Amino acid sequence: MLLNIKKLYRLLTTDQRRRLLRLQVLVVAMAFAEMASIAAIGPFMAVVGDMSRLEGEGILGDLYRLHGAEDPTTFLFWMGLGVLGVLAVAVLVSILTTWKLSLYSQQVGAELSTRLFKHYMKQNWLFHSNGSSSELTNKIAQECRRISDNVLTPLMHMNAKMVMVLFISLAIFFFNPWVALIGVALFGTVYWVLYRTVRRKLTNNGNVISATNRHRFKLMNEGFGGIKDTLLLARQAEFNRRFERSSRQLGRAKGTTKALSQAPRYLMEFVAFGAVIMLVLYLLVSHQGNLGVILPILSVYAMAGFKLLPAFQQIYGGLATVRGNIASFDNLQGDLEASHHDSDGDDGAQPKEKWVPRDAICLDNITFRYPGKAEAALDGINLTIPVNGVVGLVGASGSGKSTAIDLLLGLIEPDEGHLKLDGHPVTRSNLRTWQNSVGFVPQSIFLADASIRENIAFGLPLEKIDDEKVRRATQMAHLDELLDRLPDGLDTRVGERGIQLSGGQRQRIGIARALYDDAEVLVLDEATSALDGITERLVMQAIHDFSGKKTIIMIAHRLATVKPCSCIYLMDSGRIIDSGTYDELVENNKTFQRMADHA
Ligand SMILES: Nc1ncnc2c1ncn2[C@@H]1O[C@H](COP(=O)(O)OP(=O)(O)OP(=O)(O)O)[C@@H](O)[C@H]1O
Repeated sequence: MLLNIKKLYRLLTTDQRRRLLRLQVLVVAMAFAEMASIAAIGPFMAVVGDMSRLEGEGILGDLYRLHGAEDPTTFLFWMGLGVLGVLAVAVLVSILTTWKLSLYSQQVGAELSTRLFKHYMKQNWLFHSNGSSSELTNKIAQECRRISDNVLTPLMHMNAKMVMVLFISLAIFFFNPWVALIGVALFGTVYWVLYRTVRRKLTNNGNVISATNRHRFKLMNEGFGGIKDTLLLARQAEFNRRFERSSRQLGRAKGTTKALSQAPRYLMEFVAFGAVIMLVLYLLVSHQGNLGVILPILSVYAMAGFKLLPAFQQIYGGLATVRGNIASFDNLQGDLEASHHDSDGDDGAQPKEKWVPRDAICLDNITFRYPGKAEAALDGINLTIPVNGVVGLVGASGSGKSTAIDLLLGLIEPDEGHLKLDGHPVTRSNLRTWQNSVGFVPQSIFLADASIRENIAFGLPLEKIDDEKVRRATQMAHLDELLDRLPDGLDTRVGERGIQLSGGQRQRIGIARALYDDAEVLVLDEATSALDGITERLVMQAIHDFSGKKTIIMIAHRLATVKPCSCIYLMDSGRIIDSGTYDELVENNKTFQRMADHA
């Protein structure tokens, strides 16, 4: 656990470390204030127990004479007020320190989740296509909160309480070394034994919490994401059962961890009472029952105990909570370390200019393998797309069409060969400018739970949306008719995943989105495969309207869709096996003929 805490510290930014260091000043101030409040009670109780002390030598007597009070009771009254003043200052310093500590841990937690979010947003398409979005959501939402609430917050408070325990114990040590040693040894040992006993259980609970959280997020994602299938296949009971089981395990693990961190308090109160009784008896015997001597000593110990006991409990509780939740850090450590090395600079610093090809877009002898796969998804393909032409990409399922498109879009990098525009290779440094001229319409359009306007200008806040661009995009995508029928027009909200819209309407919103930035090159990945004949014709009409004005590359299963293309490339097992117009391919290529026969 210590190792993990060290690693967590190393992940803090320089500013976070500096803030932590500054907090230590407050922590020490709090320990001093608490110590002063304990020390202040002693002289006061000494005078209460024996007023004649004011007449004698020593600081109290000097103060009494200096004060010039008429009688000892008035002096005692002022002394009481003074003690209260010291206590009030101690309380204020403690409130301030606790507040700052809580604020710090929550802010660091929030910064860690922002850092993770940015890190995942920065990852390439391969990372996202091979991972699970519910896993990422769980890490950012749940695991980061566990780190801030159940690791950082208890650590910060433990840190403060440990310094306080140390200072108060030292003070008592100078007052009476035996009482200090016995007290610290007694409470320290009992808490340590308790902690050692429950340690393994806490670690297990931590792992159970991580696993069940992950599982619950996955089930929510699958259940709601595939709600249509869930309803039709009547799988609700199955989802409910699995969710319930995970929730029950989560509840039990969280509850046990909380109970294990809090329950010993009552046992410790019992031990503390026992210790106080033993102390009273010891003092009575050693001072022959002289209350005047016993009272101030007892009140100092009582006050110290009053401060120390909750501090011990908080250190133990903190330790137990951290132990029960450090698994969340194990879960995030790799990603947090990677995000630590991310540069913050590229936020919003993307080039705005476009690299519009004038002549042709080429995939030049490209080979690509997905990580961990021996077989090449693209095996030395050559493909030329003339500017303002309409090119189709066809082939059996798994032949590499989507991979070729991802490469064209710059979402993945080739292992060999180049993507070239007018003969110039696209590299990491100029990729953004190429992507600025491309619009992509995927097979299934993701619709955010927002207005049609926001969905067309995807990802932009309302104030940054250019209404003129939206209007032009809706016109080109033949969305006007739909918008005229909707009472709120562009402001109509579409549900999550756009369930209130038909497939064709969704597809046209997707096309409008691709056109919002006036893309010169349009890439469509089976954009019409899910549509009925009439809707498909409408969508295709919208697309073919751009013929001669924009470069269009489309993947299609239905050969009718690619019939008007000036060139069709036929793919098989990651290779381009033929190309030509529809008629040429029907005439010359047997595979294409078979595909046309089955179309
Ligand atoms: N993210 C991925 N990780 C690993 N392998 C992948 C990944 N995506 C695709 N593949 C593999 O690469 C090959 C080509 O897949 P691709 O999706 O490009 O084919 P496709 O022609 O578009 O198929 P379909 O028409 O079914 O969409 C397939 O063997 C597939 O299993």
